[in-house]
Amino acid sequence: MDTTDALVALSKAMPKTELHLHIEGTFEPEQMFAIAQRNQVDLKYHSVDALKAAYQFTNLQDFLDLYYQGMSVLLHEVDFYDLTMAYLHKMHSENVVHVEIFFDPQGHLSRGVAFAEQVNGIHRALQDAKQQWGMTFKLIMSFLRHLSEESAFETLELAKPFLPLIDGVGLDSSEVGHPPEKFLRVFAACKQLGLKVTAHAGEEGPPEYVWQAIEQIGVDRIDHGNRALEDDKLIEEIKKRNLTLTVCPLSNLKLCVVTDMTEHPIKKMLSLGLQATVNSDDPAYFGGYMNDNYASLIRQTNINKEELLKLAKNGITGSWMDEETKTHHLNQLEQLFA
Ligand code: HPA
Ligand SMILES: [Zn+2]
Repeated sequence: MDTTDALVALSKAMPKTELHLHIEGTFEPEQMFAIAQRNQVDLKYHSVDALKAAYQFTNLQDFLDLYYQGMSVLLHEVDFYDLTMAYLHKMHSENVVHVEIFFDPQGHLSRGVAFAEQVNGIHRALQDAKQQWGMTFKLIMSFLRHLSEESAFETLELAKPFLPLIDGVGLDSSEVGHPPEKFLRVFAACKQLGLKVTAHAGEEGPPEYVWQAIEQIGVDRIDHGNRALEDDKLIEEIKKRNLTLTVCPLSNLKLCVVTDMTEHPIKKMLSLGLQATVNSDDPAYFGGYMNDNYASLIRQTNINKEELLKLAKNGITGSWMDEETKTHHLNQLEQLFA
């Protein structure tokens, strides 16, 4: 086996975390059609192949248009359960030991699907995975940034009876034109409630949006963060605050955030001392789950064994799991890489 193949094998075997994953982005076309049929909902595309052929994106908005269409077949608690369970089965088979997943309540509330149907279905699957395999989890409710702050506040009100099931809040959807500062007050309210806070920033939006996420929102983590590399002071600030970046290589490629995987900046992030992690974002749409993201990086950016170990460790230290569990997984990693 040459070194690259050996590293890919190691990346498959190592215990992994997923810190940036939209559950609605795990909707595989086959399952989408099955649930559409079960719910008697019409999809715009008439076959799995026709739908897959549409997965050609030139930017984030191209993808989002399809993503919202796809999720429109989710109506009942069992749909959210089945979607989440299918994803968790895959992650278990890939040695993922801990997941922190986003869901987009407003993407479902707008279609008349109650908050309870969504959160109960997703959470029940997460609990079942924990019971069956010991896979730990956090659940993050994400606000849609193309909607108003008022709508985010309404969503927070609806979420209040379910806060014991929710660990954090995020900010996603169309980035440019919707800076973090638009949601200042609602994030402050979330923090008051004891929720962790993260935000997509610097995927397509400028470094200024990453500054706002850090200084105005006070995020615990940054989702993507690619464009932070354009600003040296910002890089220093992220390091000073020890903030983890949840980087998504195949997503970056599919949404043209990078033009080619050989140009992906994750190696540079590591060399600058940034806490980069590897994540899959919307794997059903972007052509790969956790192991595919690692394999793609290993094969095309020449990351070495030391860098691979650092990425895996960052995924553990940057997660919101308890300290004891972190230590356990870090020890496992050290042993595997020794
Ligand atoms: O990658 C993403 N960026 C912004 N919003 C999203 N919603 C799902 N995936 C994404
Ligand atoms: Zn995302």
